[in-house]
Amino acid sequence: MRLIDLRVVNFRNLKNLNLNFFDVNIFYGENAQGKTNILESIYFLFSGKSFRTKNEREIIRWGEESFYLRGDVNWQNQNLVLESALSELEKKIKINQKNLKRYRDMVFLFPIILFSQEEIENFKKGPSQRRYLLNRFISTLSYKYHKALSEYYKTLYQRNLTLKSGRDVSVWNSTLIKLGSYILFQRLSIVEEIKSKVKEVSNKLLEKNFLEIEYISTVPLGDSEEEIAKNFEVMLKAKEAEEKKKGYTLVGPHRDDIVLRIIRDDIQYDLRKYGSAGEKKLGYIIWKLAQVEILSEKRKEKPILLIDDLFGDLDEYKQKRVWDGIKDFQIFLTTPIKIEFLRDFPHFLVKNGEVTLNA
Ligand SMILES: Nc1ncnc2c1ncn2[C@@H]1O[C@H](COP(=O)(O)OP(=O)(O)OP(=O)(O)O)[C@@H](O)[C@H]1O
Repeated sequence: MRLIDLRVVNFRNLKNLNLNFFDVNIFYGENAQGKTNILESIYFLFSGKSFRTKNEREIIRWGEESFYLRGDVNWQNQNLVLESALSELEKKIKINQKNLKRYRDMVFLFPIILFSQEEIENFKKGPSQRRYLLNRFISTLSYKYHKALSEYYKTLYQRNLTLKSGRDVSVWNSTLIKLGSYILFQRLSIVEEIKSKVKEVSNKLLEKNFLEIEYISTVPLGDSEEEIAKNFEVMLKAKEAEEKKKGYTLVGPHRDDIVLRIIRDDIQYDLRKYGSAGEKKLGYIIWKLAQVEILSEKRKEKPILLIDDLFGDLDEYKQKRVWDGIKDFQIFLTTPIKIEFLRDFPHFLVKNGEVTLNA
């Protein structure tokens, strides 16, 4: 997949931009000039949402009534025109001038991988954010997973309502177990793949294994979906009385977590609790690079990488190693200062929402 050009109108501090892109696109400039806003606009164009806010109206340029994005995209050997517009009243997403109703499905159509400070913060926050990041990644790999997840959450919502009302929930159990065990099994197999890619990437980058990943489940796990389903049923029974008291569902993939551990001298430490700022960034980058590799192997479409101000935090040796792992993708990278070894690639200077090429 390739983004050929982008028109941006009234998106945050970006008033009116027309940009033509290359394989590598570096946006540099002082703080608060609009570099991340450009990545956010590209992310919105491909996913129909922001990675920074759920309140999408805050994206509309202050004092304006709407924003508009348009991009020419090369996708599965055809040219597509993607458009997004948001006003106080409505949101419209179009592909080749046809309205897209289920824009939530865009995550499956257009593979983009975001590396951002916000994601690192989200990873530190809590299990729900970590589950969200894992779910988002698996959804880009599998439409079936994406659908199952949305069905699971609908069932969960109904089951919780029933629990709160004190009525019998058994009517929801078989659907919850069926969808939940599918989700769990998919998560486990992808986490296994991420683990082995993480080992490869760590060894390439640091000549040693740096990161361990563990999926922590409220349902005892098993080697097959059927086994997980059985365990899920047993757990629901065991928690029946407590669930009635609490009024919500206590077991299932919606309560699980994922833990990243760094390995120092053969001992594992929880990255969130004991990692230095540099180790957290490196751990995050390795975790993402593993996903980039899995996504490119599994999908026909090469993902686009959006990298927000993460490069500068690594020493030059690691920057170059990371670069080797990503240089074959179309890249949009922001940095406050020019990175010496990338000086020959196109640079866009971002100043007060205006963008100048090779300034
Ligand atoms: N709806 C909006 N309308 C106009 N300006 C906005 C809006 N939302 C945010 N901004 C402005 O956009 C600017 C931030 O841009 P952005 O986050 O892209 O900065 P940046 O260049 O990535 O900076 P940094 O290097 O600090 O991350 C800020 O000045 C902010 O006030």
